[in-house]
Amino acid sequence: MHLTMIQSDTSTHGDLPESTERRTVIPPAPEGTSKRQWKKALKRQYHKDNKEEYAKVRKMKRKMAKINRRNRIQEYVERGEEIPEELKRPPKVNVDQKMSGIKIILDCSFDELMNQKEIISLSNQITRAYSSNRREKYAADIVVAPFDKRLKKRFEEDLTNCRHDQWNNFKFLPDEDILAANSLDPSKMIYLTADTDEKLEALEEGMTYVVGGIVDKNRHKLLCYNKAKKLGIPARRLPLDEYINLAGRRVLTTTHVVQLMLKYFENHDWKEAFEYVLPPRKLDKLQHDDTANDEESDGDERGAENVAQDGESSEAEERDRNSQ
Ligand SMILES: C[S@@+](CC[C@H](N)C(=O)[O-])C[C@H]1O[C@@H](n2cnc3c(N)ncnc32)[C@H](O)[C@@H]1O
Repeated sequence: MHLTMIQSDTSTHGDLPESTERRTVIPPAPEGTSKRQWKKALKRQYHKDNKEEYAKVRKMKRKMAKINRRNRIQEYVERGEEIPEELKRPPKVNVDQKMSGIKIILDCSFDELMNQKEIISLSNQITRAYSSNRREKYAADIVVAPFDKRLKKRFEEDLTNCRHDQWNNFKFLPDEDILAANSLDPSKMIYLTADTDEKLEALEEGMTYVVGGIVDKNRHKLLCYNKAKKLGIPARRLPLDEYINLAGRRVLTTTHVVQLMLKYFENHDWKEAFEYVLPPRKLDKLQHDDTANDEESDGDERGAENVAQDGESSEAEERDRNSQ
């Protein structure tokens, strides 16, 4: 697939530096491919072809953000004022971290129910879950399974910097659906879902909690509930309404659910965990906008590429943290 590029006369096109700004002449779509599909395929190809340029821009942005942050901190120091919380950064690795004693399975068997953008969003969420699992006071053994199809391709082709195969306390299991393989004891498992009235009272050591690894803007209602039922695994919802006033839907993102579980172990306190993890717009008592949906905040298509194992924390991570 080849794209013809024409130098653009504008200088405000996207994120690429001026030297690479181009206007695209779209070649005709092959027979049997809709214009929309063809445009999407070309866009993907364009991103692939310009991967290095994008990486340079991201690196530059991170560098600028770092300089800005340092300058702002310096201003506070010079004025002898307290540095605000949002400028402080928690250490990337928590040396005092303890294991929570729970296992979390991210059930990623829903590849065909997501579009490419949602697969990208899911991969970003997984990298954020990994960051939290390194940083928080308590960590869990996390398994991503089945790790195959487009999710695997995304990590192996686009997110090579992440070195996901070397992540601590994080396993990517190929091919098989470990839940369906019956290799686990269902009496020691709970499938988390917003689609049940039965609430989860507490998290317990020795248990395995399954979280749906899917970004679907809740198109597929009851998906995980039905899967749990089929597998004979008890389904439970998080006790959100029992502890907080929530604006919008009760369906949280996969990352937020993982983060909540990790935070819970600090004081076995759901309220504290919800208030720490959920973004303020979800907690706003006055805002009852039914369109407020966590998933919409996960559209950053490039965030995960910045989660290099020992590199700077990504902008997406920073944004995520700052919005919490
Ligand atoms: C974006 S949701 C997926 C929604 C999907 N339609 C489903 O059927 O679950 C991602 C996952 O986070 C977990 N989750 C989200 N909100 C939850 C809640 N309120 N209580 C328990 N688990 C929740 C579930 O495991 C869910 O599958």
